[in-house]
Amino acid sequence: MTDGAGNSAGLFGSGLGSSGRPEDVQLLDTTLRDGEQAPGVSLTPEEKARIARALDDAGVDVIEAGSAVTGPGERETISRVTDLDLDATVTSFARGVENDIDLAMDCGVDGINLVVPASDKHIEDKIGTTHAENVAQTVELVEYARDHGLWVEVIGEDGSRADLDYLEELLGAALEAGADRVCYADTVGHATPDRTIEAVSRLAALGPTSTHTHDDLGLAVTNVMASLAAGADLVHGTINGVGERAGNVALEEVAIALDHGYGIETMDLTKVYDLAQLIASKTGIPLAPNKAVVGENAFTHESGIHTDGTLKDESMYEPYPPEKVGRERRLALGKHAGRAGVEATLNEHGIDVEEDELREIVARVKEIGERGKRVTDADLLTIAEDVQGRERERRVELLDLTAVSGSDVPTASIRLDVDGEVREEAATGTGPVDAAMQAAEAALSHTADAQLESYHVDAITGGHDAVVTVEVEMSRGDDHVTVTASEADITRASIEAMVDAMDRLVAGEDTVIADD
Ligand SMILES: CC(=O)SCCNC(=O)CCNC(=O)[C@H](O)C(C)(C)COP(=O)(O)OP(=O)(O)OC[C@H]1O[C@@H](n2cnc3c(N)ncnc32)[C@H](O)[C@@H]1OP(=O)(O)O
Repeated sequence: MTDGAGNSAGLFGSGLGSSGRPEDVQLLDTTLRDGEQAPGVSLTPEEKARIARALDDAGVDVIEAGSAVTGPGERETISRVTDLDLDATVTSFARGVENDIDLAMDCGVDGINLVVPASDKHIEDKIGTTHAENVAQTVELVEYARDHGLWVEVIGEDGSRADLDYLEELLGAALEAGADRVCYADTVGHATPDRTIEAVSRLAALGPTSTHTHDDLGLAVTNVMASLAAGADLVHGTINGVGERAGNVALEEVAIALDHGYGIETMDLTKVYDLAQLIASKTGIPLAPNKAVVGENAFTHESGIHTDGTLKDESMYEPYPPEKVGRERRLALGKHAGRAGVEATLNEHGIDVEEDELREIVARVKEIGERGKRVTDADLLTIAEDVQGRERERRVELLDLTAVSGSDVPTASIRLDVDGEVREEAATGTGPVDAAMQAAEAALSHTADAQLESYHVDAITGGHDAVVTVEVEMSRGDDHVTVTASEADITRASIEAMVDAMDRLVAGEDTVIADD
């Protein structure tokens, strides 16, 4: 059976959604626990609460809010999440220690992810116990947690390297003791899909089974799919795949793979891009541009053949439409550009060109691209003006800029020429760039209603005297424009780019930019 686009509905010869395999897959998000274990990441209570609410809005089934045993700060944070009264089940990580369960309960959680050692290494060398004692202790703790009304998932830590007979004995005992479910954990991201199928199918025969995978071999998503094919029905993961070492499986990748490949709905996919950006900004771990689903380039087409094909049929070079995951398609220009893409971009800016002009513009775009530079809208428009012999009539020009930062509040003042009228404004901000941006926005008047969509800084040369390039993307209504400016002074480069973008956005309009 195929999905109409050639994907087989069977997975690893078995088949998700076929008899005996789960059609209803649940997601457990551990961004706030395993994700926060990524080196250097520490989320404030406010941040965790905001993330938890966003995860809940997106329809995640279980939120592991942290490890209560970590300390009082973490407990306050978990309590903030439990106070939100979310639809999702909220849990805390707990070691195989009664006190960890007590501390989790103090935070008001609905349940615990009870982690007990499963491999010889973890039982003997880490905990220093025996296999039999470990089973007995696990049973005791499950009974204790269940007696206190908790939802209990027992995770066999390092399960992928455990003896599978023992893993079955340990987690089977946990289920018999009343655990709601057990979890196969590929704690160090070591397993192959074959190993995963072997282990998970044995556990799934015992009772409800979750899967927890890491990406050390780049197999995290594959191993989730293998787990589901083997009978698991709940997936642990984190947004953007943040987590220990190479990270956990990225939940948004699992969600789209299940939806696209197997028609299995898990979370509200239209929310994943906002979630991804929230997590990137709060963890300080940026998204790789080529990251699946949420990377900047995931729906951007630069090469001529792809751009041309996309303009003829939007699905030509995309597996699924960007809107499905809350995104928009973008066409970019560079070394690989072709006529179709360049003409479409010019048309977007209201510019029509003759065939010979287009040929010349494409050649110049490629020239800039070959120098390894991104070709912005402003570059393209400047080339087009030159090729068509048009004079650019500027409506907005930077006359003067002063920015002061030091021990006091950063302040900036700006003088602009707007439609022949000199406007002066001053503002304060979190830093000199912010202050200058605020002053420029005020001078351009808020009625101009332009939005700063993105702002990137690159140091072209190394060292403290580096020239920086600032790239901004601004929008006004449906119009978008990208502009770069390079200067030794980052504040000046930022303002030049912003003012230039604004000028491009209002070019050709009759309306006056009102002074409010
Ligand atoms: C698979 C995972 O992601 S594991 C989750 C990792 N998360 C964390 O570590 C949460 C943050 N950790 C912490 O705040 C601290 O490590 C604490 C509070 C848990 C413990 O701190 P300390 O008492 O100082 O112990 P320390 O961190 O040095 O060592 C960990 C202890 O936990 C024990 N432990 C580890 N895993 C387990 C387990 N599954 N069940 C029971 N005990 C465990 C270790 O044996 C060790 O105990 P020991 O000191 O008696 O040998």
